Amino acid sequence: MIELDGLTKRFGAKVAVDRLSFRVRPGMVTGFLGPNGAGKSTTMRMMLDLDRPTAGRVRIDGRSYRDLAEPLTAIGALLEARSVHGGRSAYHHLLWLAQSNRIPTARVRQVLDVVGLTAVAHKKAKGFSLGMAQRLGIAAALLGDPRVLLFDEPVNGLDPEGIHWIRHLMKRLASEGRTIFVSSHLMSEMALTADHLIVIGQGRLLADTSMASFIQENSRSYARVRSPEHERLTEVLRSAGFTPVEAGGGTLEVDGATPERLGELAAQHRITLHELSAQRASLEEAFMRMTAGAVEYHAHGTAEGPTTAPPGPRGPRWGEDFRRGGPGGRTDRGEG
Ligand SMILES: Nc1ncnc2c1ncn2[C@@H]1O[C@H](COP(=O)(O)OP(=O)(O)OP(=O)(O)O)[C@@H](O)[C@H]1O
Repeated sequence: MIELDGLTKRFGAKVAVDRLSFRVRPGMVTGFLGPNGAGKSTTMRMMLDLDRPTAGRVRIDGRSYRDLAEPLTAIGALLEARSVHGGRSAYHHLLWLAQSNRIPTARVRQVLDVVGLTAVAHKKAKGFSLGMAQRLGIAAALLGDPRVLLFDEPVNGLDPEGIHWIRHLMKRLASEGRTIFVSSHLMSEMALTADHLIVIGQGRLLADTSMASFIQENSRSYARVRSPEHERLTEVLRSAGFTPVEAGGGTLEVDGATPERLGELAAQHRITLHELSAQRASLEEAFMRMTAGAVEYHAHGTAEGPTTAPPGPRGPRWGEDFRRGGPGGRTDRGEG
């Protein structure tokens, strides 16, 4: 378990991390999300005592990092994959780390095997691709068989097979009862990997909730329906109080409608349907909607169009709603 209590970091006038309090629990993968500059890396650095908090504290399984005699056996981390001495081989890089934390030498071969680097164990790290460097960083994180693991952008530079491998590795480590805390900008990957999410914006907690609730609470739900009797269906939907929107290819999107209701309406009017499905937005859409007001670096009107969040549910913007709840933000755990 990782516990943050009022964790704050200022760099001069800049508040990078602002009174963060949350718990990262064992037995699941917890994703750490936030727009660029939100304070994710600074938070992770403070968890590892690489940055000193201005205020507040971090506990790793009940202890502060400084009280850990052999830290690699309590918490493993992948922060900067390239922070390896280029002249050292993968084997020797791991060997000195093992010796510095009184970890048996035999463990070096084991972790090289786990990450698939045995064949290049004696090659110098400076010749490694980014993907190989990521794997070496993961080997270092696993070296002390720690109960807590932090991964900052672990799939950076990995090919699809590597991404698949790290996803399953993280899930396996979590199923062994370990605490897994991972940041990534790849939303589709995060959606497949994390069970729980911590979301921050401008250093503050925006959400501490399960993946399913996060998507449900931050996305619009609607139904898609398609019929060869397009005009008649549109009319029936309108007279039932819905506002169908053309979605191309003869498909209609109907906000706030369930497939059950639309199916019954169509049956009542003996309208044939070729498609009827419930739709939910992706994690990416939910994330963009929630953090729309907390993005520090906006691109305006790129070739792909403006980088605003997709149209949201009616009412106040979700990020604003959460921030109005105060620095503790919103939580479904009754804490934070
Ligand atoms: N050593 C430093 N000195 C001054 N400002 C810093 C320092 N480190 C980070 N910051 C600032 O603190 C804020 C948080 O940065 P941080 O790198 O933690 O964000 P992040 O969420 O990890 O961003 P990204 O997703 O882009 O990696 C940013 O505004 C950054 O410019």
